[in-house]
Amino acid sequence: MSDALLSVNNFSVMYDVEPPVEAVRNVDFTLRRGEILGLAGESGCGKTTLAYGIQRLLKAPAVITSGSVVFHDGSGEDVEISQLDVEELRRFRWDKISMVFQGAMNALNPVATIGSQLEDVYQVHRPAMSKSERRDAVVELLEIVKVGGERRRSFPHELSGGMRQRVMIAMALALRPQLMVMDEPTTALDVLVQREILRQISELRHKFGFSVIFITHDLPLLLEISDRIAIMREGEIVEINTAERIWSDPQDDYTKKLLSSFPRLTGEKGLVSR
Ligand SMILES: Nc1ncnc2c1ncn2[C@@H]1O[C@H](COP(=O)(O)OP(=O)(O)OP(=O)(O)O)[C@@H](O)[C@H]1O
Repeated sequence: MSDALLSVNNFSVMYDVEPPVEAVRNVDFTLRRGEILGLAGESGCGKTTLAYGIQRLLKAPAVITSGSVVFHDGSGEDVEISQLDVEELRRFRWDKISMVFQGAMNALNPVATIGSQLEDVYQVHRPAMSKSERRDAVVELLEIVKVGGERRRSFPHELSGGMRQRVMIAMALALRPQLMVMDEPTTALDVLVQREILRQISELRHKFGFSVIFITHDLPLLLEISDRIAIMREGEIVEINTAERIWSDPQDDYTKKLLSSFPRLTGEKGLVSR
């Protein structure tokens, strides 16, 4: 099996507005199997556009103007994502790639138990599963993310923000995707809860072998959790390297500037172990 999970080549996205915005410009990178790749850069540099673009989640006025995104499936098949039709893409997004959105924990349905919301994922995407199989799978998922299976009967408002975010991670894990894209998944949480969830994401990807693209403004956080970091500026990746090298030996002037804008980076690195 190849070491690469995703190959992104010469990928560009424009917002067709007046004047046009070249949000992502000629981006190249390879995501390895099982790695956490952090995407860092100032607000508006194109992180979200890139992450959505590779999954073809963008809507007009966004236009993909160049490039290819190839998913090297665990089965050995290479899939050019742009070649998938609407239905194939919908299945692909849940089965192979899942996404945890910014503020996702507020997207849970307030009048349905979290167990029933997780079961819905199986009902739609694994219609052959029986009711008891679905329930067992949900209990297992809730155990995996350390919410606890007994919480399946809880409603979202009965859980803390951190717990709700874990439920969203459970949902993203439900079909055992090979790639999880996380857009500011812990921003709304307090620092301790955030750390605990990050530690868990790191453990889970070792356990299940999925890769993660992790987007945040918070470079110190990325340095802790990522294997490699891509630094974006004005739509381009200006530097991509291991978290250690980005931290100890940044090459690009912009990376240096970004690092110096976080005073806490001058101290010890944090405690999340990769
Ligand atoms: N629907 C849109 N129409 C026009 N321009 C857009 C649209 N969405 C985003 N942009 C522009 O594209 C550029 C990249 O935006 P994007 O949201 O991808 O950046 P980002 O790095 O994810 O920012 P943030 O960290 O604030 O989410 C920005 O200049 C933004 O203003």
